[in-house]
Amino acid sequence: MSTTSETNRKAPAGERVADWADGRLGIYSLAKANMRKIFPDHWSFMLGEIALYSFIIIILTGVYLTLFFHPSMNEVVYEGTYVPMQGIRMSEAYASTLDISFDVRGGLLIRQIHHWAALIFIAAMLVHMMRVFFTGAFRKPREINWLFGFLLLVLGMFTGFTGYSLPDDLLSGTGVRFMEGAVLSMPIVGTYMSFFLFGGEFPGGDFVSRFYSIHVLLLPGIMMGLLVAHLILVFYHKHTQFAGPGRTNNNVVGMPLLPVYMAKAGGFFFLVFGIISIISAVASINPIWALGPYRPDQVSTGAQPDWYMGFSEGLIRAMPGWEINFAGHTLALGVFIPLMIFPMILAVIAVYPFIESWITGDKREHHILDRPRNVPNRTGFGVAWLTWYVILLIAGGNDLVAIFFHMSINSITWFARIAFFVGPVLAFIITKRICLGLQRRDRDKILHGRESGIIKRLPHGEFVEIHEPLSQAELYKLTSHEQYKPAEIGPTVDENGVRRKVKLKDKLRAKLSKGYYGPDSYIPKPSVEEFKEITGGHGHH
Ligand code: HEM
Ligand code: HEM
Repeated sequence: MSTTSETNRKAPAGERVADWADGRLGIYSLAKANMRKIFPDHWSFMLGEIALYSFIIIILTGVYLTLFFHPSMNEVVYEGTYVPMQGIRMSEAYASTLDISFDVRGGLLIRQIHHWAALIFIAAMLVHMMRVFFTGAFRKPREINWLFGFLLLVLGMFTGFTGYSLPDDLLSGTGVRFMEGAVLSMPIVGTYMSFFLFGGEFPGGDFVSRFYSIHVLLLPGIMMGLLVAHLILVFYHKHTQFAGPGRTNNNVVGMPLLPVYMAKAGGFFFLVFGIISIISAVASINPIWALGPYRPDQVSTGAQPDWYMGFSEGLIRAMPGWEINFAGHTLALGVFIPLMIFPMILAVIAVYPFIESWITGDKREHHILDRPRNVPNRTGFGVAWLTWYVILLIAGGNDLVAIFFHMSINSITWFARIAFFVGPVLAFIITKRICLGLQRRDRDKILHGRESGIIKRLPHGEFVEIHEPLSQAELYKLTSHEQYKPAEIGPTVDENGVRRKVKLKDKLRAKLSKGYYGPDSYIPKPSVEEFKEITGGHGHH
């Protein structure tokens, strides 16, 4: 009978596997809710993906390296295939990194991929962070995710530092010595901290094994947890989108996760992997055999940290070597002050979302992104921060700049000292002006259309340029943003004419808010009347 044959019919294999898994994991409802999740499209949303894929590549290659790397400072005599080092005493860590480079199959390539991926990972994070910053994607409800991201950036920098300290060659040893100097500069606790960290007098016999567990377990473990939380929150909040027709603060317009986004993301992973592999195959990075093993009585004058740590080096190089000697103790301000400024420069950007929402008093949710030009103060602030960062990078590489451009290293150091204070201010002012200029151009475009480049001669001899009207979609894009009003203190006298006491905090906030959203910070959007008057309601001249 038909009913019996229908009950006996076996479901397709895929369905049975899905059924089996659903019965145990309850994934059906999870998948149903998320497989068709919509992601908006924009090239800048790929930056977070580059960070994600390079992190995966780092983990894959890192696991391979752990198979051959010996995190030990026991002394051995090198007997590997790299002839110039044969017979030299060195730590097991260094010897095993030489082995990875010369004797392990594919070892050098994997080392280089690990290192290049680390450089690209942190660069991608920084650019991704700037994308989020300049578009205001950190606003409510994404402030916590901004903080998660920020922690990822800082932990990534330290994971990189502990990583390139592992091979125990002269370069990495010089970097660790630099760090020890910074720790020692801390008043009162510095010496104890250094002894604690290195298990005795520097360099001791422990730091490679300690850095190793921090590098392969502790920091990546925390980062993994943060990353999962970061991505869950991206899912939960839904991705932001740029303004456009049909896009509102209450919807998301884009492609579904499955199959479109997954296919794109999968392909993009291999693209990132491929490009990093090509770079690693052709561009040498950290050739640890060039300088030999680390010896505390030697320093490499050519020592440069990886780029993301360069700004800490810059702080120290730019700072005058001040010292205070008191009762037999030395306070090395030349190192201690930069050590204090280092976290501050990072923290300034970390807490920005909270400062902005306090100044503007804006507690609403935002899912539509800002165009950076429409928020000139924020954009100016971001460029000022970046300028700071770049000036310190230049200061950190002052020797390289001096050699390359045949300049005096003292002039570069003085340039960095002055630019440290002046550069960000100039950057802020210039960026703000550019943003206002772009806003003015947008206003012109709305009212007069786009310049077509076609010059027409009128019957009476006059030449005019034809302006093409913008499409409705473009008009919407250029006008949909809100021009905020500054947060006001409100009336200072109540209905009975009695003066109200205004807190200093509120006064400060009103002042800052006026600076932020006041008349100097935007070019008014054309009103509907203006638009109709100029275009005759048809959108053209
Ligand atoms: C391990 C490092 C990181 C990874 C793998 C990562 C990954 C991602 C991905 C894949 C997205 C969605 C796509 C996109 O908008 O690009 C995203 C969004 C986001 N990320 Fe990250 N991120 C990292 C670090 C950071 C950092 C350093 C920050 C900022 C300090 C940050 C803040 C955010 C925010 C606020 C969003 C939501 C953006 C929106 O909806 O427009 N992330 N992240
Ligand atoms: C954000 C994560 C990470 C970053 C930024 C990072 C970065 C680095 C860097 C720059 C080096 C120096 C490479 C060289 O030129 O020799 C290194 C070494 C190393 N890393 Fe990582 N790494 C990360 C995660 C991991 C993980 C998860 C593992 C293991 C599971 C790992 C295992 C190793 C090992 C064994 C070495 C020493 C071998 C060598 O120097 O070639 N790393 N890491």
